[in-house]
Amino acid sequence: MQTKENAIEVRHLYKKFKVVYDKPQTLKEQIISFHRKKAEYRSVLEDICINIKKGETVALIGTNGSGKSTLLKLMTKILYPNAGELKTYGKLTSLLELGAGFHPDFSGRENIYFNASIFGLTRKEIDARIQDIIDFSELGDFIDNPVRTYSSGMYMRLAFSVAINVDAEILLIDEILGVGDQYFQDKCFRKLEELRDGDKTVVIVSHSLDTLRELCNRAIWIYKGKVQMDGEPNEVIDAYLQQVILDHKADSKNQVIEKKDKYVGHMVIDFPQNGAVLSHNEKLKLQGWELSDCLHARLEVMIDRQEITAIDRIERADLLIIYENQFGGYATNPTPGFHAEIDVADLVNGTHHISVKVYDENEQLLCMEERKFELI
Ligand SMILES: Nc1ncnc2c1ncn2[C@@H]1O[C@H](COP(=O)(O)OP(=O)(O)OP(=O)(O)O)[C@@H](O)[C@H]1O
Repeated sequence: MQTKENAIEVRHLYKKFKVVYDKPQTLKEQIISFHRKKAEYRSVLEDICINIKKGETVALIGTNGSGKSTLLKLMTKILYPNAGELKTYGKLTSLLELGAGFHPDFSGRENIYFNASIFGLTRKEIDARIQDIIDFSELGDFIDNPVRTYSSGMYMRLAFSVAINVDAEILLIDEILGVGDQYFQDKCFRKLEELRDGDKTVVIVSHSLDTLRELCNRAIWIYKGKVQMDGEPNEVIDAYLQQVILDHKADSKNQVIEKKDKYVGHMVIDFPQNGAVLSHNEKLKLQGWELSDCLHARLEVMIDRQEITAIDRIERADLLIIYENQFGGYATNPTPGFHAEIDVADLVNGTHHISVKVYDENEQLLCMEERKFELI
């Protein structure tokens, strides 16, 4: 049922794409492909339900391949859903693929007429505003050159200028905020702010999250084909970023489990300091930590040639936070710290060596540190 203020209504929308395999080259591949079941489909959007009200400026966010552009294309009717309904109310224009809709051999000026007339503007109406469009695009004399000679930035400037001048009530924009030079980006941003503050409905797909925080009054996060969150942009973007970190960790971990053969590690002995002096009736306190991207790393502590096995492992939440970027999901060891109180009563007076080494699961040395101490 149409609600009067809705500009876009998406009801139980499903979209899937056929998975295309390379053509079989060899007889073996032909036989395998012959036996393959019917065409396979990949589901991109599942049961999407969204109402976008007139006048809203909405960000669509999500990781690469999450279906944001697909949803915009469905709104534009470049694509059609496999199930569900999508309705738009009002004149709609979209900036999707750069320069789509431009004829490469026509000049910029001819393309303005061509494009604007598609949006229902009469020749007279276009005449009245063509100078505004050209001025906004800043193409100057280039406006009379064929658009095939334009750079991608010039294409974008022309496309944006046309799109904001065809009296559309709904503007769909895909990743335009990152194209073109900074000056033009700022200009687009200010224009979009104007549109937001007017009564236009704008839907923007972008990875420029800070811009979206400033520009939009609503954000919708698409995750694994579904609407994961819909609401105030800062809240939605923060939750999205949190999930990106978690997913990155899980990916990294899988990579380690699956096929990693070269590891990196880091290890620090906090104390004793080099040259520490102690007597026979004292215990030698050893403390430090090690982190690596190897799931089954082994710590080895030696005093001279004697291995010390009574080592306590301790939690170091601070390290997992500090080294998150470096080790991401690899640093799965919840107890990267180590601690021991070592009896030195049986050692002779003089200089002794402590060495701490970390080995990966292939017994390759990942990192090591050494200390000397004096026993008196
Ligand atoms: N015409 C198509 N045929 C087959 N698969 C497609 C088609 N269009 C998109 N896809 C697939 O659908 C998924 C979603 O693509 P889409 O471009 O909508 O993602 P996106 O969220 O916009 O990603 P990005 O942030 O990288 O632009 C991707 O896996 C993509 O490969």
